[in-house]
Amino acid sequence: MLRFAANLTMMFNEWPFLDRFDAAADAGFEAVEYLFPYDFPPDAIAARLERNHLAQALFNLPPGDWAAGERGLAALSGRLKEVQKSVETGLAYAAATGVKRLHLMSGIADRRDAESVEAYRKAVVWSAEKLGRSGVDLLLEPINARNMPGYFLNDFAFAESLIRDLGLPNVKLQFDVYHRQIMQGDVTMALRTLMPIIGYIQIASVPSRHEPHEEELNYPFLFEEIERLRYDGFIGCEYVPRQGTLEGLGWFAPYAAKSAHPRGHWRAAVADGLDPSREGT
Ligand SMILES: O=C(O)[C@@H](O)C(=O)CO
Ligand SMILES: [Mg+2]
Repeated sequence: MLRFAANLTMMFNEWPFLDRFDAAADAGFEAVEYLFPYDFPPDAIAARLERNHLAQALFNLPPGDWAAGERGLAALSGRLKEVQKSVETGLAYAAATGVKRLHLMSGIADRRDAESVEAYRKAVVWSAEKLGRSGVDLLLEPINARNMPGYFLNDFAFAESLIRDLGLPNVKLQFDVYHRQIMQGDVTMALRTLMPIIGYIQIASVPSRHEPHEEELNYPFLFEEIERLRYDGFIGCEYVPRQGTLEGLGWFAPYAAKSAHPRGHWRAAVADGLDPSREGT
């Protein structure tokens, strides 16, 4: 069965960040992802997850100085100590949220530069080893150059050969269907070939990065394929709603877990004029 995680960086922006957890659960999501949790204390995030019975599917390790244009540090030679510090920070949030996979961003660097390739490899190996001791997977995500010009990890073939070559059991591919379609296409065949090393899948329409039922990709077909390939993780909904988050959730209705959700049940009971405390909720 397919299970979806709402991306709280892009979706539910009608609410302040912490309230997005409540809104996502009320809409029937069982899990959430976002880029970064670091502006909020780990406990505050853990409390929102817990009260909404949400799983934390994924977030990124700290990426360096985002406001100054940094997009990760892993491939930047001379920055390994900062990568190591970022992994420590990520682990503190992982302990609080229970997340089992963290994305290490490579940074803006030239993949033709041997020093950058070496720095990246070292950062991946060190981070994987460290996260592995806590049972956490390290994810590597190829990102297209239109969204992130100059990004080091902008090729699925490079990511695949590195992951296979390292052979570390907790280093996995973050397969963002949106990036794959823009960069290299052939999404179905790529899913089939890469499924053994895929640790996480994300979706959006192409080219506008809106709800998945729009534009050039046939997501009902891809969802069937993902199920057929026995992917059992969450699928991250990393899209910018075209008009409003709730208005755009028609595509998600068949997958929403609203009726099984305790807070959703509580709210439904209140709306029906029942006493929710007598409902055992
Ligand atoms: O696809 C993306 O943009 C994200 O998954 C990410 O982690 C970097 O922005
Ligand atoms: Mg992504």
